[in-house]
Amino acid sequence: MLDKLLIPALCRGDGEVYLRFTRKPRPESIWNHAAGSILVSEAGGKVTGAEGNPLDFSKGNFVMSYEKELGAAKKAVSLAARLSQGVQKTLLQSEVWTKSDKTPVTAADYGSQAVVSLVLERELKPATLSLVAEEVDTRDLRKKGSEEFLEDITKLVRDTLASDESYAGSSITTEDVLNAIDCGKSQGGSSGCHWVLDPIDGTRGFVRGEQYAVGLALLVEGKVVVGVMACPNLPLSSAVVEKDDKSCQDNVGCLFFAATGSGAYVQPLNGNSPPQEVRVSSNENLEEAKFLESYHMPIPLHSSIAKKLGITALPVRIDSQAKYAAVSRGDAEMYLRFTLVGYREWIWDHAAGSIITTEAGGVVCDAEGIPLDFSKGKRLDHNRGIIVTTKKLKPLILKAVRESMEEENLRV
Ligand SMILES: Nc1ncnc2c1ncn2[C@@H]1O[C@H](COP(=O)(O)O)[C@@H](OP(=O)(O)O)[C@H]1O
Ligand SMILES: [Mg+2]
Ligand SMILES: [Mg+2]
Ligand SMILES: [Mg+2]
Repeated sequence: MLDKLLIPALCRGDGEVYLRFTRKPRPESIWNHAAGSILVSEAGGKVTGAEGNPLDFSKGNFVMSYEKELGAAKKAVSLAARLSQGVQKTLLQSEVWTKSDKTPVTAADYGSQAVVSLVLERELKPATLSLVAEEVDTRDLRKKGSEEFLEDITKLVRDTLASDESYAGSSITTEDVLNAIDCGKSQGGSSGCHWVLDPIDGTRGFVRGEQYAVGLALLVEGKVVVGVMACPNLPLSSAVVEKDDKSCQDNVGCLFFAATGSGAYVQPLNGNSPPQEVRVSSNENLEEAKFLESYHMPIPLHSSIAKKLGITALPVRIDSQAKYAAVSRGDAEMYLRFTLVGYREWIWDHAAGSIITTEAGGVVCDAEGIPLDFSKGKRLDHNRGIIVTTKKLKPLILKAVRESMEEENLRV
């Protein structure tokens, strides 16, 4: 009620400023702002979000969907991507460490996590940062013999932050870096706000010099509301390009982002080109459809599903959540992810990708057609399989999945 009185008061010149920052990040309903904002602007005033952009009333029920958080996330992810690009160019096999779960990790994984943690903390002050991130274990970095590696990571973080005007001159010690990485120990869950980070997703691809992503998402009350993903090696044209197409391979580096109810966008990672909205493919002809899967493990079930659907092309194998980005841009119609029985997925492997795809008009669900549930902690709680596709193709794909699983005696 107070708002409705305050806005006319402002347009009459009774006051000079009306600030509205909510305690928790949440989108604003258009009906709370539509009438007031035209009154103020027609009276010569200005109504903007925290970033100075005018309010956008064209996106359904909400305006200003997490503008401040989206701005901070884009800055954090872009800087982390800058760090990773430098490391990938000079990475030696001897610099790839193996974690206790036998998966690889590099200075870029730790450095990227430290950068995102530090940038979010600074940009979103005084809010307390809750971060659920992949690289939680700094014990190896604190061990005797790791001093040089830790010093390398600290230098990477320091140089990366110094490359941004707003952080030039800030001093970063090895302890700051360790603390920033340790900050990613939150457990997530169904209440409050949690950032979800995969500092380098697709480390295997990163090490091979191929595709990888930096994925960051915001969970509010168990739902993903913001997602930002940098894909430094992804062509600006399409993820599905011939290996010998030089012009596409040279023009790479994408930053995808989405906020709930506001659509999904892509812009070049380098330079100042404006974002462009992305939409999933409208192709319904499965014979011409393209489908994506992980690089590292051929899954026979994927081929039988594709065959049943009449997809003639071979699967395109790409590391990381870049597969979600590719579906969101219409580069491919389907991404299938049936892992080994018993493997439970981490939320950071899917959070950013899933909101980018759904905001682009796509669907992300399990083999039963149920949307993914990010509210159960660090692991996804879902039935077997993840299907990423368009709304039109979803029923056909679910039918093919069901039949293929029955034929192979697999249980959902
Ligand atoms: N055996 C396995 N089955 C399924 N996913 C696995 C896996 N081993 C690792 N992963 C996860 O799969 C992610 C990579 O996905 P993709 O295969 O699509 O590139 C890895 O992310 P990181 O590279 O961030 O560790 C890791 O979390
Ligand atoms: Mg990993
Ligand atoms: Mg990952
Ligand atoms: Mg990772």
